[in-house]
Amino acid sequence: MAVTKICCIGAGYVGGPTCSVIAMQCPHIKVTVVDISVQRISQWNSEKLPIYEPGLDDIVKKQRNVNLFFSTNIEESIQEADLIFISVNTPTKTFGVGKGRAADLTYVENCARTIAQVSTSDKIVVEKSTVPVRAAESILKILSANHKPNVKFQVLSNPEFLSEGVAVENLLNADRVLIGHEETSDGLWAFKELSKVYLNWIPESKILRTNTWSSELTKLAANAFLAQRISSINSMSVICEATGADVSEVAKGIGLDSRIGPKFLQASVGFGGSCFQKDLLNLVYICECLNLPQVAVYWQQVLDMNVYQKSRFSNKIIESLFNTVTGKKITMFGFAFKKDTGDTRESPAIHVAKTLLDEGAKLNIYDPKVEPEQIKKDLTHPYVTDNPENVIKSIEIHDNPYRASHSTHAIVICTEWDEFVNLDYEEIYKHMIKPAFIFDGRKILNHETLATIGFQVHTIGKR
Ligand SMILES: NC(=O)C1=CN([C@@H]2O[C@H](COP(=O)(O)OP(=O)(O)OC[C@H]3O[C@@H](n4cnc5c(N)ncnc54)[C@H](O)[C@@H]3O)[C@@H](O)[C@H]2O)C=CC1
Ligand SMILES: O=C(O)[C@H]1O[C@H](OP(=O)(O)OP(=O)(O)OC[C@H]2O[C@@H](n3ccc(=O)[nH]c3=O)[C@H](O)[C@@H]2O)[C@H](O)[C@@H](O)[C@@H]1O
Repeated sequence: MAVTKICCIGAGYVGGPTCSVIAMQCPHIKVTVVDISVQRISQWNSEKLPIYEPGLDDIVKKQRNVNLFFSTNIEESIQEADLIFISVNTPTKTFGVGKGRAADLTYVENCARTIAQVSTSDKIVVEKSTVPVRAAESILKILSANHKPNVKFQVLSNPEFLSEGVAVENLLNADRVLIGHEETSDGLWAFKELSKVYLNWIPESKILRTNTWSSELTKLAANAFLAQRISSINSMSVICEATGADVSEVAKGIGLDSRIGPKFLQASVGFGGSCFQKDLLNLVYICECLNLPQVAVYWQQVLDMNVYQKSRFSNKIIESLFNTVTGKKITMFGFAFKKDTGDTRESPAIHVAKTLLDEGAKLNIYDPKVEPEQIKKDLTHPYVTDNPENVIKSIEIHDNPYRASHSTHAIVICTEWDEFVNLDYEEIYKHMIKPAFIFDGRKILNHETLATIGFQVHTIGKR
């Protein structure tokens, strides 16, 4: 069998870009991305895609309705596919055993049940969602217990390592493609079939074959190591502020050691995004379930440091503004969790906004890609406030950074968008209330120039 039809369940930040790139690189394969969300599928079929990702619009426009399809007809798409990616969300559980820590596998399990119920031919089922170690075993058990006669399944683990904002680039030039399989001849066969898809553009040397459990754990480990680097450099930023050292200089100094390397050493307001926190919580929970408390505590500390960093930054804003922000107008530049995405999941900006709103501040928010409705939704969420009407009265969402900063006391940089670097800060300064403050949570601006203009500048990891 050669794979000619792929179904991807879950048209989100992973399913959409991944399948668009597969469709572009494999013109001989029909790729159908399905979702239970009618709205999301209709957005994928419209001019304005549901997610912003540089380079993605062009690929979708080129492949859509050629060999790339977005559909809500889940059953039909599963039935006709040889290979099925499960790319649904695996959020942190909000109820029951493991609440607040374990991964919620309801959506993955629902996919497995649907696949078992509707499949009338053999399928390779590929776990692309990030899952706890041994999740593939549960998927296989569900498939095996519910399938139609004479239908066989192979389950592979093929975690995704793309970063938002550079997803297309990451997918085209992946550092590695990891595929874990059952250690049987059928497992090896399934691995080869999936490899053949990737070999259309990924060199063979970059395809890494492991057993299923190593593959699942590698995904959690990779995110844990990346998050750990950020928490490590952020912990150094605290020492820098207390001593007069400069964290950028320290990061450069350690990053030049080829054993350490320069990436992921950017001290910041804290890491955000839908995965680092969720995957670390999941890892900590797995360690606890395996009765490995020392290991659990070790990884929990990466998360604790991130909470500390977000709080430190928010508190610094309040302290610097003479210990009160009540009634003061503060501009937030950036609301997304990083540049080049409109995604706000676990964005540190939400933490900063919540702290300032709790203290009675008024916020003018500008982000080039986040939809105003999303900002309102995030800031009126029950985790953020028990008084949503008051929040709506306290925020203004702007589509222009100059208007957003007009007549405000301070600017807080929460996202490292390139456009914030090149704004006319002299012009901005003229129209702000004095003393005018800038809190650079991303260390992207030229602080000396800003100070010369007259700004009171505060940043991370430097006095
Ligand atoms: N966002 C990212 O950059 C990365 C995410 N991941 C992992 O990939 C997985 C997906 O993440 P995202 O794409 O960000 O999630 P997402 O929330 O953007 O998309 C998931 C989609 O699955 C759909 N869905 C849920 N249950 C379904 C079902 N039974 N049938 C059909 N559709 C269903 C949802 O409606 C949603 O549109 C997660 O496990 C995540 O940890 C891995 C690498 C990168
Ligand atoms: O599993 C996932 O979801 C993905 O999680 C991260 O990707 P992503 O969250 O999209 O973005 P990152 O570039 O990792 O940034 C995460 C957060 O860390 C922050 N960050 C990053 C790097 C740095 O040096 N300092 C820093 O504060 C970013 O601003 C952002 O808030 C990983 O980088 C991907 O490999 C992984 O596939």
